[in-house]
Amino acid sequence: MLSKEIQLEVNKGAMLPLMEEFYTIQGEGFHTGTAAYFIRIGGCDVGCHWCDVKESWNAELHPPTSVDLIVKNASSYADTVVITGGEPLTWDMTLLTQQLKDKNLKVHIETSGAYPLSGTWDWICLSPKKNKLPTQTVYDNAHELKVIIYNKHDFIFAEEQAELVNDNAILFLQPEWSKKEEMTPLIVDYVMNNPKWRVSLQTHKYLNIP
Ligand SMILES: C[S@@+](CC[C@H](N)C(=O)[O-])C[C@H]1O[C@@H](n2cnc3c(N)ncnc32)[C@H](O)[C@@H]1O
Ligand SMILES: Nc1nc2[nH]cc(C(=O)O)c2c(=O)[nH]1
Ligand code: SF4
Ligand SMILES: [Mg+2]
Repeated sequence: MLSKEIQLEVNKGAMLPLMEEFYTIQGEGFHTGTAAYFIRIGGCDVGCHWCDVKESWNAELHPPTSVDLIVKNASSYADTVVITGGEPLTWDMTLLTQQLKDKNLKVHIETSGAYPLSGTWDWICLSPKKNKLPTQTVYDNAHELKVIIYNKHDFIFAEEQAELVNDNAILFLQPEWSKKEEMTPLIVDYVMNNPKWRVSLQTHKYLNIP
């Protein structure tokens, strides 16, 4: 249990359960191949059975860390910071994103959209999940839609989500990692037949980097 004081700071978004921070190459989606500092915030109740960071789910396992300290660490690396998790929109992102922007950093988010949008973002990657659908604010503001393909039904889900996201969002299909041998060829065919979609791969896993 957190002390009352710390719980209040977390509620305000002045402290966040920090799981890890690392400087790497964005592996997925529109900004694939570009250097970025990743900040992974713990806490997620969406429950994707194939999630590749299940250790992030329980926020209590990750120490509440002041936004001041998180920003101080981030500002000495690349000019782009990616906030991920866990599900970052579990928390109020207002203070974190404002302070990162005050340091002239570009601020990106990886989100399932399961909670309403908070914070100021240069790039929003929405990866919707069937078990907890995105909120309208995230559909309206997403810059890219990245749907994970675990089975054939996920192509239908992807088309449904493309109808709901704003018209400017760039559309990606990304194979679920454990099903990539089976699903990647289907994605390739699908994109050739439906060229409004693009292929996204988890390139950092092929490169053996974080
Ligand atoms: C771990 S999630 C954290 C951010 C947020 N909770 C979300 O789901 O967007 C980061 C990205 O990894 C994707 N992802 C997670 N597990 C994956 C897997 N096994 N294969 C492919 N992509 C995966 C998610 O869909 C999301 O786009
Ligand atoms: N290199 C790298 N790129 C990523 N893009 C999204 C990631 C995430 O876990 O949110 C991720 C990640 O974990 N590593
Ligand atoms: S929403 Fe993101 S962090 Fe949460 S379980 Fe799904 S992939 Fe993992
Ligand atoms: Mg990842």
